Amino acid sequence: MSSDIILKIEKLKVKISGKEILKGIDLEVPRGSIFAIMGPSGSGKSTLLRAINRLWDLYPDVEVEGKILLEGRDVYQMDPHELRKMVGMVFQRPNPFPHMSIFDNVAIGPKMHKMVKSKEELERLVEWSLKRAYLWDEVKDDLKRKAGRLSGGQQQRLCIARAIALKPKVLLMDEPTSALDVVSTKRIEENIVELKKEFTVLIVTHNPQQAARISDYVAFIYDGKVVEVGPTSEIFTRPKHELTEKYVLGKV
Ligand SMILES: Nc1ncnc2c1ncn2[C@@H]1O[C@H](COP(=O)(O)OP(=O)(O)OP(=O)(O)O)[C@@H](O)[C@H]1O
Repeated sequence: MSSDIILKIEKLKVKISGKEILKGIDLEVPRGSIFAIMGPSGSGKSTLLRAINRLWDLYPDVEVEGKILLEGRDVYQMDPHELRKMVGMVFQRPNPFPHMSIFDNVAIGPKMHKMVKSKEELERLVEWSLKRAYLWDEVKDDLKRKAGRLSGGQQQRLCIARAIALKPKVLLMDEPTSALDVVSTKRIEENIVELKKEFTVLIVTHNPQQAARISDYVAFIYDGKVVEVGPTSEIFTRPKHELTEKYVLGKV
């Protein structure tokens, strides 16, 4: 496998209660890119993201078939604890631990994974993460404040800080701005673009404009299949499939 491909998905099928939701997905995600997965509601975008970090493991009625290789390693053969560290996830709705402090929300992961040896190292890592999530300036004077008291946009940036504190190989984002207003959305989009200097970002969006604004590559998913995948500029200016063209123009 080319070392420039950090994540490779082969013939991925997911069945939920016997119904095939993903019908054979093949994708290659280049390292250091923002890779958008776009498609209409119900096309299987979230199902795909959840298969990558094995969130379906605990659902007895969900079957996952095919291969997902992260840095060449089959994620389904990995220790789940190790996988949690390698793959960060940010969900649609901000989900910080509301009763924990801002500091502890970010610190808990590195502590659990024994990433730091001293209090000072932990403080540096928390600061580093909050700066990368563009939240540091707003919270640095009161890191003991409860996370639940932050605004929605701040909470989502805290969730980004919490995810990147583990220095994951890949950051999965499932419609991270869909619950936010325009200003918060813009901030988070700018943040995601900055993050690709250090991380590979796989972002699900049902908003083609968002994919066009921030991604380098895009896969258009429809009814559990990849209709088209390629550099974002090509998909938006010269789509090969009629369905992609319709979707990009907002007609699907
Ligand atoms: N836990 C579940 N149990 C049963 N069906 C599910 C479950 N999760 C997803 N599905 C079904 O799988 C299909 C794909 O859903 P998924 O959430 O992956 O789509 P999506 O493209 O992310 O949509 P949206 O943009 O609306 O979030 C839908 O038909 C949905 O009803």
